Amino acid sequence: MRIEFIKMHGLGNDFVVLDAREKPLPLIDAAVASALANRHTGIGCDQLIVLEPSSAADFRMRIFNPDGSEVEACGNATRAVGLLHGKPARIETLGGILEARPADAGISVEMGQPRFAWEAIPLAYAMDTHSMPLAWEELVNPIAVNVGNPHAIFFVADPYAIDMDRLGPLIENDPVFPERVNVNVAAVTARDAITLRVWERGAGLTRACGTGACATAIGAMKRGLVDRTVTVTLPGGPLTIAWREDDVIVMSGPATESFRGSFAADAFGLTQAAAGEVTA
Ligand SMILES: N[C@@H](CCC[C@H](N)C(=O)O)C(=O)O
Repeated sequence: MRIEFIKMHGLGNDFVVLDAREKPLPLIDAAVASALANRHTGIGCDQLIVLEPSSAADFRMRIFNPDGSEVEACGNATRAVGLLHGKPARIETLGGILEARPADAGISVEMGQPRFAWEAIPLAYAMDTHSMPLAWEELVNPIAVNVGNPHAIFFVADPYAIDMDRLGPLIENDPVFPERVNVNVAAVTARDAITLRVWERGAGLTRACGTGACATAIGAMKRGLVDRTVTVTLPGGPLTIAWREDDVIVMSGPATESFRGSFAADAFGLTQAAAGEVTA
């Protein structure tokens, strides 16, 4: 049995998309997700995205990091599946229901409302999330924001001077973040401009992170560093983030379909045991 996939990206943050909205797929678990995401022995991607039917929205989007962890939100992938859907869509995720629609800048997504309470990030114990009293070498006093998934944002002079390969995993896996954390290092360059790099939970350094751009923009707005609409420039390119008066974050930016292909299901331990029964 062969399974079709669509390779997509948002500013170079790349995805393998499996579309099971019309036809069920064999069970996708952590091991399968990790194998498919492997850039040497699999197809290769920053996140595996599985689309399924939903009783609460137009469809459900499941998000897997290359380490196999299934997570709540993926901003760039939400734009990608919005492009795939081709019309306005309500998308169910573990982080809530999001709305994606075609826009002048590509795809615009309502990413929900940010959360700031220590329990909502989450943190392991009570703490001021506006300026956490913690430091990891030169990275100090982050602001913590949950935008469906957890982010720690450090404002620095030059994000490209930070050794993210060393400090990223140290912070990602610190016990103060019981569900781990996405690590953002950002410089505010104007009232409407931020430069950002992201070490992603379960994925490492990526060329772009949509939820990172949202969390960083909100963090900068909360600290009074930028206005309520800002361009966040990542290594892969820019995203526009607005924080609406109703507290909803709106992210706008490009999404791209790279190519389509298929793979042999049993090459990744996926077999269709019998009609309707699946094993992985
Ligand atoms: N690249 C995504 C974020 C994917 C999930 C993240 N690594 C997490 O574990 O929370 C984005 O564009 O937001």
